[in-house]
Amino acid sequence: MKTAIIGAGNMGGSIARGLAKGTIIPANDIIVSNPTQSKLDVLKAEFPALQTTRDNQEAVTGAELIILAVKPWLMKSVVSELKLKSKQILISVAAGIPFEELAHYVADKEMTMFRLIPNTAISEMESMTLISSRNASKEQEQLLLDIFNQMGLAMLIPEEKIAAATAMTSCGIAYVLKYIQAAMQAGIEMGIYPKDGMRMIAQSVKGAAELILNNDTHPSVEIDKVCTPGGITIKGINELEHRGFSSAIINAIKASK
Ligand SMILES: NC(=O)C1=CN([C@@H]2O[C@H](COP(=O)(O)OP(=O)(O)OC[C@H]3O[C@@H](n4cnc5c(N)ncnc54)[C@H](OP(=O)(O)O)[C@@H]3O)[C@@H](O)[C@H]2O)C=CC1
Ligand SMILES: O=C(O)[C@@H]1CCC=N1
Repeated sequence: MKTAIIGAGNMGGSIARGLAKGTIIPANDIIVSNPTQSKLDVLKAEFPALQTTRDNQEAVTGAELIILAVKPWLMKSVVSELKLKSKQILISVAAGIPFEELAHYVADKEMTMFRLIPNTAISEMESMTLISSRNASKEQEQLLLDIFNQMGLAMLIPEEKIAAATAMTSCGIAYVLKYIQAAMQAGIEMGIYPKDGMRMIAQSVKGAAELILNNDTHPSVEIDKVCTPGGITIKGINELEHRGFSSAIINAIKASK
């Protein structure tokens, strides 16, 4: 299945790498387009079978899937310049650009489109990827789920929920990293070297995520298991609540929507 990726930045580059590592689309069926040649050279050095170009039209000609991974404010000019065929499938990674707006940029307003919101962990094949569809068949939706489940966990959701879910996942990964950074600062004050602290905390965060993802459980249940009555964890948990931790997270996610 010929696939074009327009934009080889954080998202486009990582999606290209993930696709090339996956089993659904052979690497030599993938073509990546980007203005800066050096980004293409890096990709080509890692995956020699990938095709690269600086010409967006060359990339999309003959492609079945077209993944648009440029900044939101470039989407209009980039898409409008492409000569697209009705049967091609357009996949936009741009946060905040609804289908209604994308449809204005293409000749066939009824063409199949997807909105795709990964997070930066896609480079580690550990993305939470949100997918919304418009004029897509069940088979096309399943294809997208199969492709992006190989790069972490993919979920199909209605477009009206995508902004909220983006705040929780694509923005949310930065909040989790903020927790890691803050916990490292506490460790440094208590004499733990940053490089050691970073690994300790990252593994703790990974462990917390695995508990939730691998078991039919709930954060409250897992927190209860850690908090010994009269013990030390509950002192920290209560301090977090006195300082408005839950409230800060709720407000941050709502602010990012
Ligand atoms: N970063 C994130 O966590 C997430 C980002 N997104 C969305 O992904 C999209 C891309 O973001 P991100 O990857 O972070 O941004 P980057 O700036 O890292 O990548 C954008 C890429 O687009 C390239 N580009 C610029 N102009 C053109 C053009 N005319 N034709 C082809 N390529 C072009 C840039 O190339 P050059 O540098 O050579 O100019 C750059 O490599 C955005 O729309 C964003 O909303 C969605 C979810 C999460
Ligand atoms: O901050 C942003 O706008 C992008 C979209 C989601 C994550 N990063």
